[in-house]
Amino acid sequence: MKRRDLSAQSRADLLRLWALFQPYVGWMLAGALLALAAQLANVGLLAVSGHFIASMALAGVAGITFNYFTPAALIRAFALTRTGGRYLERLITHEATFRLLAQLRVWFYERLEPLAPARLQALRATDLLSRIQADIDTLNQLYLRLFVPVVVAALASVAVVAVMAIFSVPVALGTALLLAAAGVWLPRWLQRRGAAAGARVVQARTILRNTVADALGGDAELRVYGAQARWHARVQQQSEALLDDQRHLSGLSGLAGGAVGLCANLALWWAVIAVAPAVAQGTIAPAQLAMLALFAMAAFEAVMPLPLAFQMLGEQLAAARRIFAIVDAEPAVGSPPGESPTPVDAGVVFDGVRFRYDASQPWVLDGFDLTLASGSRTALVGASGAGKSSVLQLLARFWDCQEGRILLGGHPLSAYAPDDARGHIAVVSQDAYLFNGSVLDNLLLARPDADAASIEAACRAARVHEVIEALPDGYHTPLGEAGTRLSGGQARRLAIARALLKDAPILLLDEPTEGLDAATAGALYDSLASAMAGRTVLLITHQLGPLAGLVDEVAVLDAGRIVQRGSPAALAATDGPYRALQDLLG
Ligand SMILES: Nc1ncnc2c1ncn2[C@@H]1O[C@H](COP(=O)(O)OP(=O)(O)OP(=O)(O)O)[C@@H](O)[C@H]1O
Repeated sequence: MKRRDLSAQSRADLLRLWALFQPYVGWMLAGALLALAAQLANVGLLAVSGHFIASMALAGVAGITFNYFTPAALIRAFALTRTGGRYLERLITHEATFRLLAQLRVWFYERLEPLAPARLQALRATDLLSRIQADIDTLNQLYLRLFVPVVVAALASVAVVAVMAIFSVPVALGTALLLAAAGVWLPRWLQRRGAAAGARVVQARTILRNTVADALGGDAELRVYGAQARWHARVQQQSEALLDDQRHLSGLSGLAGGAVGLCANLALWWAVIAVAPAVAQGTIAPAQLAMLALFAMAAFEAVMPLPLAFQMLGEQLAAARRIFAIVDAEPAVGSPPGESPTPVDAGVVFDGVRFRYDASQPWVLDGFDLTLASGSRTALVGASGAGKSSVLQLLARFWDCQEGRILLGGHPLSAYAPDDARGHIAVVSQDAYLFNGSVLDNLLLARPDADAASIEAACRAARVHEVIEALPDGYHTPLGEAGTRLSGGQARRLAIARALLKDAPILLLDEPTEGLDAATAGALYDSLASAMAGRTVLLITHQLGPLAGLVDEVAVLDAGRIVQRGSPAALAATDGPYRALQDLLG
């Protein structure tokens, strides 16, 4: 029962893959047909050569003349077809492979993108990378290693057996049986034996890649804590587990190669044994014996790749399932069918919002109400884990709330397509990512068509223009991986400039000064003040000191709801949650 379910699943996965390959069916068939032509030419070449050599020898022994023009011409024709066919086949199949690969990668990335970040948080970057690269590569092999060999083997076997039957039905029947054993039974046996190990190999490769990535990324920590030897042992253990399965698979493929060779030799001997009496009786010419024997043996070259192809099917199906598991995930936020509404202003309303990341977890926001009037500046404060960043996650439509409603510009947030909602929002966070490009590349991310004047204006407002000018290549200076060329404060100011360049009416600031020393944070507040002007601002911070001059209102969040609101001065003067928080945060 279990096995039947498994193969039904495999068939469904294969059909799904086939549907993906549809646009390239023409290329794929052309490649397979050229491979078939080369294969048949090879069989023909061996058979005619056998016939030719035997005839020549016999003619020499008997001292009779022999017309060697026809077989010699045939041999030349087969040899040319085989060489030309193989060349063209490689050309076409590789072209088809590259096209498929490009299409599969784009197809996967298009489906991946709407899942970020909510549905991808459980997956590590290395795991995703290995799905994009190694799993897609493995899938792509399906065409070269499975589709082409199966088509070639099936058609070549039928053709060879049919031609053979013209000369000797018993030889044709025996060869057909042995071809079926080598091309059908053996691959199926191998597929069953290799399926589990194949799936484990895909899994083990990812685990090993993650461990090595951790070892490289956390090298300093491993050294400081003297954990290198333990980590090394873990890499070794995972590597050995992978090798065990790979060894098992190579053992199977070696066995299969030997078994196909054995079938080919049995076919040759069967041809000799079956035809020898007819040769003795004079009903079949002796040269035809050599031709049939070599013909039978050569036919097995077509089925030679099949056992390995089916053995690899386990690996390929495991890769397909890993890809489909991501592709089939529902995005955390739905896209409404029609056009997104036009906001009437830059106001935001949270009304009775309840939200949690997972149904098994407690509510993160529980009856959360907050109104941000258009153009107002509000700080959201609260203890660590109170749910402040989750408010921003909802507003940026990375997640949807389960109960209550959120309005953006007078319309429900859920009526906006996620990208359209984000179009009205700029975000500066403590971990704003800087890409491994130039300063300019990082700025243009916010507005690709921005002109030099507006770029400079945004950088001046964020107090980062002078810093950039002092870099060796100014705005064209490469920033290095994750912006390593800049200090924490400079990187944060560049992120503010990027947000300013976007020129969105709503600005979300998630702990923009976190991790900076007091002097740098103070300078950054100057940049922030200009970024805030004329916008609806929601600032999340643990630093309550500078709030007085920066925002109109402070909202205190505790256990998922607002417990106090008021101007910074009024709250500081009242005995309540804000004062308690001041004491807590120092
Ligand atoms: N992506 C996530 N998946 C599951 N749970 C999450 C996720 N992000 C946050 N949480 C949980 O939601 C709760 C609120 O987290 P949130 O980051 O919103 O708090 P915060 O007030 O911003 O905290 P901090 O001040 O420490 O940044 C925490 O219990 C946290 O563990």
